Amino acid sequence: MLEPTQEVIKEALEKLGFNNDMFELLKEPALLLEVRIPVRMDDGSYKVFTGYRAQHNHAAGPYKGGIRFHPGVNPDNMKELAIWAGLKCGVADLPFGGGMGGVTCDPRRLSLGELERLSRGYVRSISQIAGASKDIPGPDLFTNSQIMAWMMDEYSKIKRVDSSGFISGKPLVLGGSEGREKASGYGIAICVEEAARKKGLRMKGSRVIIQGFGNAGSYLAKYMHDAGAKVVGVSDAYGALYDPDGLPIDYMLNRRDSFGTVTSLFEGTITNAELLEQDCDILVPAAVSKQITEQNAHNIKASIIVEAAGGPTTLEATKILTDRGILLVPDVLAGAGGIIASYFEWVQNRQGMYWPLQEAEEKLRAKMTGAFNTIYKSAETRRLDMRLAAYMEGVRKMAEASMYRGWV
Ligand SMILES: NC(=O)c1ccc[n+]([C@@H]2O[C@H](COP(=O)([O-])OP(=O)(O)OC[C@H]3O[C@@H](n4cnc5c(N)ncnc54)[C@H](O)[C@@H]3O)[C@@H](O)[C@H]2O)c1
Repeated sequence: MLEPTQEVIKEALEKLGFNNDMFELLKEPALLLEVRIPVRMDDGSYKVFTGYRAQHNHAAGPYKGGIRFHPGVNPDNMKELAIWAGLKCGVADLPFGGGMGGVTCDPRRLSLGELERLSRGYVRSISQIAGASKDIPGPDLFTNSQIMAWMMDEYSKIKRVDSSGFISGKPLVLGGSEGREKASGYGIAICVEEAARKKGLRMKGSRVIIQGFGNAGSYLAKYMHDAGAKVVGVSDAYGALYDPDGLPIDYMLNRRDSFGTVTSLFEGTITNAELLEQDCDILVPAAVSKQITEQNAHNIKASIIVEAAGGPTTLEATKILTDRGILLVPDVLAGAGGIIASYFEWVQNRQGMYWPLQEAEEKLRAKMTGAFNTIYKSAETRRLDMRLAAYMEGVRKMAEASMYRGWV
């Protein structure tokens, strides 16, 4: 599962002039902790959950990355997500290394009390390796600000000290940052705008297809709609909708369910595979991995693809798309908004001074556009695709820091 990511890391390190020892150091996380978490269930029985924390490389600063509560959490995806978090930190020039944690569970089947006990149990299990100067977790799939609050409280009890800087994504009254919840989606939207600008496309009237209508996809659909773009295609896990005249986004936003299901509201759906090949200017895969492959890459009509989901395009497809002149903004860049906002929260916790929403958004926009333009320019100058250029930026700092420390 790690192979495609490792392949690009290897190429990026070679292009930067590092030898194979550096690749050996960075190709896997430095640590993968697996823990067993006993939780008392509401009926009095006990259930033991399995949790993880992966830490990639901390040469440039403490680890930073989300906590996911999901049935699909396993050691392999924890490792991959920790590496991606590290790459995002490098891309955005943050003083962090990558981390990722999670518990294999279905939080939709847990009561609030069970969820709280699981959250606190997870923190007790990883508390030795976490902390504001060691490893700073944050929210991810199926975790939210309430879960972050329980975790921060548990950590504070264990350490007997105020620990707001231990975790990000907290409620505002506990040291959260303005704009944190929308930051991931906002970061993707900024990348769409920047990519459109490079291609000479105006947002107004541009035709956009978004695969997935969950948190990421629906936020983006609203943002694009408000910016005057025409959202012509949208999908969920059950099918897809396409209308060249534009879809009724406000209606869909009001009626989608909490899992991002929206196609059940309409008749005449098409498949997800068909949607990806429909006519449009901008395609945003915002659902699951491996959607654009060598099978369909030749048939994509968009001139811009922005990877909102993690790993939606295979490496073979990336090559085909690049050869066809399609601008592909990679996931480690487009998905960096959340980790940047988490960094801002950590900075404010350390300073004890909090920024208003406008300031937080301006700082996020500056970081995202800066990262986008650095990588775009590097790709152009070196004649690389943006994925390789982003990986070069992503590994540069951790590799240099590891070298200065004398690790390899
Ligand atoms: N939530 C965010 O702000 C955010 C930010 C950046 C990146 N992402 C990434 O975007 C992706 C989606 O995240 P989310 O938070 O929106 O998830 P979500 O669970 O809220 O929504 C997922 C959406 O994808 C659809 N979907 C599920 N399986 C599908 C399939 N096989 N084919 C097509 N559609 C399918 C679902 O029906 C739903 O509409 C993930 O890869 C995530 O890591 C999310």
